[in-house]
Amino acid sequence: MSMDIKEIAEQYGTPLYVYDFDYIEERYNSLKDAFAGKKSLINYAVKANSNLSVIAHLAKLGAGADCVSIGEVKRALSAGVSKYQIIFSGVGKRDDEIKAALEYDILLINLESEAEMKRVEMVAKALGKEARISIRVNPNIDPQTHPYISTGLHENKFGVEIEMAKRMYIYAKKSEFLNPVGIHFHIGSQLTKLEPIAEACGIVADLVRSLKAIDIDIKFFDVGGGIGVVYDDEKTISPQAYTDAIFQATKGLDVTILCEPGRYMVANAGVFLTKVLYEKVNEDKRFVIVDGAMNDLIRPSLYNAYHRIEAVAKEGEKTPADVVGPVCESGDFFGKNVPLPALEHNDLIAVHSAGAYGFTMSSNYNTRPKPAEVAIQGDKVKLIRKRETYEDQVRLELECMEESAK
Ligand SMILES: Cc1ncc(COP(=O)(O)O)c(C=O)c1O
Ligand SMILES: N[C@@H](CCCC[NH3+])C(=O)O
Repeated sequence: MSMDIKEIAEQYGTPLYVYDFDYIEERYNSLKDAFAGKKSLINYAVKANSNLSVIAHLAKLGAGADCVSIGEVKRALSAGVSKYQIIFSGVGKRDDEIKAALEYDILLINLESEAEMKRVEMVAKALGKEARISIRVNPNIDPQTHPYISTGLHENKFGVEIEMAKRMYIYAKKSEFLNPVGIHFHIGSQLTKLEPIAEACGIVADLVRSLKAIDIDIKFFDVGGGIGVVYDDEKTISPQAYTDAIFQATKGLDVTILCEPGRYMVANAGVFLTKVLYEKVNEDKRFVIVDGAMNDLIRPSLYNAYHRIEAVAKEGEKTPADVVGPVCESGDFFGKNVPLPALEHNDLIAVHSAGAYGFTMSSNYNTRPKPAEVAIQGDKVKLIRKRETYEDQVRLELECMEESAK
């Protein structure tokens, strides 16, 4: 790299997201290699990091896209993902989104309820098209992850039970406007144990076999996303162990395996850079107040998620500090009791593993502009999203205010 992290922070300002594109490429290739010799498609889960340059980088490597809104579908298309490598999931698709997905002719619309199936059929009929669909099965398996990011239990809103899925396939097979070609499950995110995935694969593969027996031929077997990454010192799933479990469960089935990794591709490619504004001590509590905040990276506040935090190029004896932002919430923190050396105004702090669900979950709370995003590739450093301005934030309100004041 031609510039070090401090120079990047100087040039582009803070708070700032920096992504290592070479690392993303390595991650993509490691998973692709683990699928070697099998029909497979890696559909990057765009929600993890939907910057157009990130999607385009993965698309160039051959990745497809897993999308959960028509906005994400549009991002994937503008970033160069082939329409036949795009799938559209989500529990609540609107008619206009279904219509657009059908008009774009993407690979699959993934259904999450019987009511939604009827809606897709109706929209397809109105367009005189046949919708290629898959059905998201909820295998009722505990993925052993954070309850907010667990999705494969019946108590979660996602997918349909096995018996309902069967009924839906039978209905879809008879419909002139539905073509049931895929099956899907996704039991949760940040999965560090293989067993729940292997078990879900087995349950869903059995369903595929029983559908085949009634002449419903599933071509796409989608195992969702969820591969966990190392934030701290967790042991997680290796790509080969992951694909071996999938191959084992789907033995004898002539299917293309789809998977939808998000976090796996980008979490550890990203670092969030923020500068120290002030230090203060209340009673015995040390606070390091930085220029980034929960609106930029909400995972610690929302899930109490751990992100490794370090002071860049700063030595000295370390004492525990809460690293907090300027937002008006006690929940506005990046880390608690983080061992940090003595710090001064403008010292740089790096919050690691911030490439997934960082920028995409950011907001303008407290009228804070969204941070800029930068990519490092080989010896190049490039700006991939400009820092938002105050004008960007009020653009959609200003005219309305002036109009309504008349
Ligand atoms: C349907 C679906 N696919 C893929 C993903 C991506 O998950 P992850 O980032 O854990 O790989 C998610 C998010 O959990 C999801 O809901
Ligand atoms: N946004 C969550 C994960 C949810 C995954 C989307 N289904 C996170 O930051 O960990």
